Amino acid sequence: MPYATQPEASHYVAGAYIEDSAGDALPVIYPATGEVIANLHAATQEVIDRALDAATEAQKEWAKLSPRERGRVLTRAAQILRERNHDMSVLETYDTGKPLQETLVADATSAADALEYFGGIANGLTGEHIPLGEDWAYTIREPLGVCVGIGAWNYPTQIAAWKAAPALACGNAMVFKPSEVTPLCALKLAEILEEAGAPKGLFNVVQGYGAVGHALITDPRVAKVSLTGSVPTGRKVYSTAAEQMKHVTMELGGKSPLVIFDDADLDNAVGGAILANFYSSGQICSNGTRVFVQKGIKEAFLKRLSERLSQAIIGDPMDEETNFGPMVSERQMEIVKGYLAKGLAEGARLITGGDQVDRPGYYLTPAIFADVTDDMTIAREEIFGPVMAVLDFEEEDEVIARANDTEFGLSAGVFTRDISRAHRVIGQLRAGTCFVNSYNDAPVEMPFGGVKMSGVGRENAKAAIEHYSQLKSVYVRMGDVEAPF
Ligand SMILES: NC(=O)c1ccc[n+]([C@@H]2O[C@H](COP(=O)([O-])OP(=O)(O)OC[C@H]3O[C@@H](n4cnc5c(N)ncnc54)[C@H](O)[C@@H]3O)[C@@H](O)[C@H]2O)c1
Ligand SMILES: CCCCC=O
Repeated sequence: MPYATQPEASHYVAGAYIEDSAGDALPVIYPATGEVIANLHAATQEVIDRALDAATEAQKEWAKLSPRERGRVLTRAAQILRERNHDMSVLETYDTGKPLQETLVADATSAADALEYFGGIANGLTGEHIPLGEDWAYTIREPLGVCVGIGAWNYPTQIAAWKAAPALACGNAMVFKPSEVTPLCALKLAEILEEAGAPKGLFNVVQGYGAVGHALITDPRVAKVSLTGSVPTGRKVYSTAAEQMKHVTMELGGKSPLVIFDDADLDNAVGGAILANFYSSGQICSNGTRVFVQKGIKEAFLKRLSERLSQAIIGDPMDEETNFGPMVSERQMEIVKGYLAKGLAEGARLITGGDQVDRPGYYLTPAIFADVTDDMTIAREEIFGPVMAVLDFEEEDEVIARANDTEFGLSAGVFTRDISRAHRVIGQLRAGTCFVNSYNDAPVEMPFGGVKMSGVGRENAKAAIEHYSQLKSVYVRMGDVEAPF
């Protein structure tokens, strides 16, 4: 391996790498070859205790700093992360298999944006003054304490920073558990935060499977849990957190609609559908995997889409020409193959793709199904792979009702040249993060999150502050107290 993928140890706790080989084995596999590129261990209870103790201690000191001082640490971390973008991106490509062409621009960069954004607004996080005649009240914005972040495997650096940056800006500490599939990048973020001036123990990384996540969220030292993961995991984590009345943010899965009206610019709509289905080999939560195309342009849309798909460069993700990489794991590839088989069995028309590529690693070619109906499994369940389902529609009201007929509500998109229709339709789609004539843009200045089963709370933007802080209200009486007796 030309690049050092084996970290010094599995966990980063209280400012140092630590190991406990009694923990379950956690091998890291490079999805492009199937090779084991690092051997880690899941955290034992002793490691978890050390991380939570370190975070508890560090949080007390961190919260005493002025918000401006906290902000400066985050801003410095953003700068270091940008300087190391290339190395971080290579590591991320080893972790996830995503093409370097993508990781260079859409992961550590987004993490740096988050650190910079929350570093910048830290000193504006104030309470308010409430005049009440002679009396008055004020509010103080306080941190929650120790927050736990639990990550999915598709954007390991970004997910860690989207949680850490607002948490730390508000004066909290964090223990982060990356996905067991992609454990490497969060360790580097921990190193960078400390180099930028964060106290030891403020941001800790512990590795592990679901059991480690469970141990973290049931611990009374923890005030808040932010999960990025699937709906089934979200259900478990949310209900477990509720037992101790912990704060939660749930960033979960989706089956989002992308509605293309027949007046849309065809190439932009096709480009939007590609971004909504095949970036990161289709492994994006907000993907618009139900592509509703108005009947008038259906054939033209499918033709142009197939032409553009033939330009995908599938290959070595470290080659910057490659723009379509492997699935993250053999398991995920087998899940997607199962959905491809279901699509065919239930009568969808496979236009192209869905083949396993004859090379090592977990490669599937991008697949398009046409003539998909609302009741088919591939139109109802999140696949989390490169499988686009194209559904026909005729009328605006019809497509809105069908687009909303899902338990999910993460994202939605509309392509049309009629700007009134664009906003009218978006206004009726039940989704948390929407796009007009675009898809999957996620600037940190814009809140990100879902409704219905897709989640609770929001990441990014000022909205995230509400989920990492709480208000203390103070009533101040200026005169005498009038008691009844
Ligand atoms: N909304 C978003 O922002 C967003 C972003 C990325 C991915 N996702 C979703 O994530 C899913 C894919 O990721 P995944 O396969 O890693 O999801 P997953 O639900 O299998 O795992 C997510 C994380 O939860 C942990 N976990 C599992 N069981 C747990 C338990 N009982 N208690 C605590 N932690 C537990 C896992 O170890 C992992 O770190 C998809 O559904 C995707 O849509 C959502
Ligand atoms: C576009 C950002 C997506 C994060 C979820 O997978």
